[in-house]
Amino acid sequence: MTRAELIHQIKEKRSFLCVGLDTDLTKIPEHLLDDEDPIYSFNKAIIDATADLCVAYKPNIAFYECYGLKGWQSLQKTWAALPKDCFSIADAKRGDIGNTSGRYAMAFFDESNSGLGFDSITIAPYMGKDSVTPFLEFKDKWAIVLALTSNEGSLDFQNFENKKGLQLFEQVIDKVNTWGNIDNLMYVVGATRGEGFIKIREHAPEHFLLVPGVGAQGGSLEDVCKYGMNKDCGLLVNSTRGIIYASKGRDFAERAREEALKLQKEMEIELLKAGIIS
Ligand SMILES: O=c1ccn([C@@H]2O[C@H](COP(=O)(O)O)[C@@H](O)[C@H]2O)c(=O)[nH]1
Repeated sequence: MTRAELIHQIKEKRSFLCVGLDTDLTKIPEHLLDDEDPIYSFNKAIIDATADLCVAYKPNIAFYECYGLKGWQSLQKTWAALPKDCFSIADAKRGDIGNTSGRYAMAFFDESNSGLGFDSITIAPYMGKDSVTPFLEFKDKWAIVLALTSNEGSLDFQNFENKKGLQLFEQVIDKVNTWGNIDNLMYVVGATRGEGFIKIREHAPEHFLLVPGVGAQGGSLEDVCKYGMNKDCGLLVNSTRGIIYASKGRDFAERAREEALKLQKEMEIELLKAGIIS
């Protein structure tokens, strides 16, 4: 998906919601466990219930690869079931020497080889340029690079300052910006980082940001928009557990829709406030 198409979807759906698909067999409704592929049954119901309210879906690959071959099959079926107007994110946090990163890119981007054709993949940038650039060689595909993450441990390294007073996440963005552009690079910034978005926008004013941490992790959507929104919106805000596990009963898909709708309504207000939609 191109940047223009993504912005168009945000305006059409009046939403910049990304629904996370971290599907855990211990958390899904029991009545699904007898299905042939419970993970897929759950995901399909969540997708059908939320497709008009969100612009992106983000399966976290750990929740699939932990089940081996069956998990990869559930992931493939899930990817194939994603609506074509939604941006797809493989939250895989890959990155290795160039030769290996090239294979990771094939695995997640090249449908003819792997059966998976995600629009984007999350990347850990620690190994540097040759670990990231193989993901940038695919047309209309995106590398979403970790910058300032939502978790507690993020500040173990990400705020280390260099002699010029620049924190590590700022240096990462400055460097990674030289390898790609606003049409193929995004950054991950946690919703829990509040005013941290001000610094992020100093280094990446136009890039889209993938923002996890709203919902179960307690991040504030209002703060994310206040400090992180740009003229094109520039945000994909993810919520996973807060949506997909709203109920463990037979009403799980309806309850997921209700939670997604609440976020979509808040997002619509933010888009109106910013003059991005009218
Ligand atoms: O900084 C980061 C980067 C990735 N994640 C991932 O996003 C979702 C969040 O799920 P919630 O249930 O909404 O908390 C999950 O897949 C994480 O691995 C993140 O949380 N923070």
